[in-house]
Amino acid sequence: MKFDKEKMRLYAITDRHWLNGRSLREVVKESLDGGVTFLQLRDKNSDDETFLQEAAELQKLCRDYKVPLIINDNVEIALKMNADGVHVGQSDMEAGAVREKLGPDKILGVSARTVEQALLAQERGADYLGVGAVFATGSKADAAELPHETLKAICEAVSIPVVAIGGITAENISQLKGTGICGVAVISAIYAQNNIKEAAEELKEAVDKIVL
Ligand SMILES: Cc1ncc(COP(=O)(O)OP(=O)(O)O)c(N)n1
Ligand SMILES: Cc1nc(C(=O)O)sc1CCOP(=O)(O)O
Ligand SMILES: [Mg+2]
Repeated sequence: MKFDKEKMRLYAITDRHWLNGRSLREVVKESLDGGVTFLQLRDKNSDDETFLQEAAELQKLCRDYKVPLIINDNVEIALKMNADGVHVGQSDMEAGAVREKLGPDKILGVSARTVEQALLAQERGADYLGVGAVFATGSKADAAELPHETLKAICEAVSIPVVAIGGITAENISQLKGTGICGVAVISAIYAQNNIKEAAEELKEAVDKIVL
């Protein structure tokens, strides 16, 4: 699927921790029904076979909704299943090497916490940046909080879209107004909620108010 900045508004990231007996497909479908516009499969614990199975199921679903499916960390799996793209952090495979493997048409997302990292990622072929953690988060043990001034400085320095990530909720999202972000990436504000569809709808409404 071709990369479209408009699709970055509500970026949901999966987390099996919140399934409570439901299937990943079921919860992702609810979130897509609620207006999720971009999806990342993030599963640090499953073996490659399970991961591939999950990915194939989500790929079918995402295609029905015309939502890009991004694979966290694992470039080989993304290539094997012909995913729409990959997201890598600063401790994963280097962005330029990922771009070489992916070719020019797949979506490459890179995490950045400084202007320097952001500019380098852009130069090495990133299509978008994930910048955080903009609030305290319980979803990633090693995520450190980042001042909103740094988020704004990164948005001003690069020409590619930036999504904020980390501890974002429908209540605190308004604090990110004016930073220049194109959207928000969330786990718990959608998948830890009792009513996933309603949670996604509420977030989508909140993000539409702050993203131009
Ligand atoms: C959209 C988005 N932004 C940032 C991250 C974090 O990536 P990374 O730093 O590689 O950490 P892990 O997700 O791999 O734990 C992300 N996944 N998505
Ligand atoms: C996957 C991830 N990356 C982060 C970063 O700061 O790079 S924070 C994070 C977890 C986001 O989950 P929640 O929306 O539940 O806070
Ligand atoms: Mg990573």
